[in-house]
Amino acid sequence: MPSYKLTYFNGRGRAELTRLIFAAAGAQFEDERVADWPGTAKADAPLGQLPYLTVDGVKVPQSLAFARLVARRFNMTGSDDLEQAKTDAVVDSVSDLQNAYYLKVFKAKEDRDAVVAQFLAEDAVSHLEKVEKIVTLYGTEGYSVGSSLTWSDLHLFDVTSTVMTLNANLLDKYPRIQAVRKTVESNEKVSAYLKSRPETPF
Ligand SMILES: N[C@@H](CCC(=O)N[C@@H](CS)C(=O)NCC(=O)O)C(=O)O
Repeated sequence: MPSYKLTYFNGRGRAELTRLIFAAAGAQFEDERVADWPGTAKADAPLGQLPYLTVDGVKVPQSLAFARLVARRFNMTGSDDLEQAKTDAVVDSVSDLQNAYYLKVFKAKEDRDAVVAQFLAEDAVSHLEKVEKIVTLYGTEGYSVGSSLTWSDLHLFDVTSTVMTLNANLLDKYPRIQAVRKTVESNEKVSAYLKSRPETPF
C-alpha cells in the first residue's frame, strides 16, 4: 500500500481538497500540521511553500497536482480522458473563485469590510455564475460531472463552504451548485469526516 503524508498549516486552506478525497475514498494518510513557520519546515518544502504531499517518500508540491494524483488513484477524476478534462475544467473554475478569495479577502489588511463587499458583489458573482454554468453543462443533478462523485464535487464543496462564511445566502441563485453540495454532505464517509475534523480558523 502506498504511504501518504500531507504537510500543511493547521487549516483547511489548499490542503482540504486532498483530505476530502482521502476521506471519500476511506483511505489512510498522515495529516502533518506545521505549527512553526518558517522554522525548518520552509526549507523542507520542495518549493518553500505548503501544502505538499509525500508519496512513498517523494515530495510533490502544488495542491492541485497532488490532489489530482490522489483522486486519479481512487477513481475520482472521471471515467475516461474526456471526463477527466471536464472535472479539470470544473476544478479550475472553482479554483478561480478560491484564488480570488485568497488574493483579496484572505490577504486584506485594511478596509476588510469594503474588500469583502466588493469581492461578494463582483468576484464571487462572476466566478459562481461560471461554476453554475459548467456544472449545468457537464453534470447531472447533484454531480458536477457525470453521475458519480468526483474530485470536482469535493473542490466545489470545500471552496463554496469557505466563501459562504462571508455570506450564508451566497448560493441562493445557484441551484446546481447547491445540489452538488448536498450530494457531498450526504456522502457517508465525507459526512463522518466533516463531523470529526478539527475546527480551524481558515
Ligand atoms: N499554488 C500553490 C500555492 C501554495 C501557497 O500559496 N502556499 C501558501 C499557503 S496557502 C504558503 O506556503 N505561504 C507561506 C509562504 O509562502 O512562505 C498550491 O496550490 O499549492
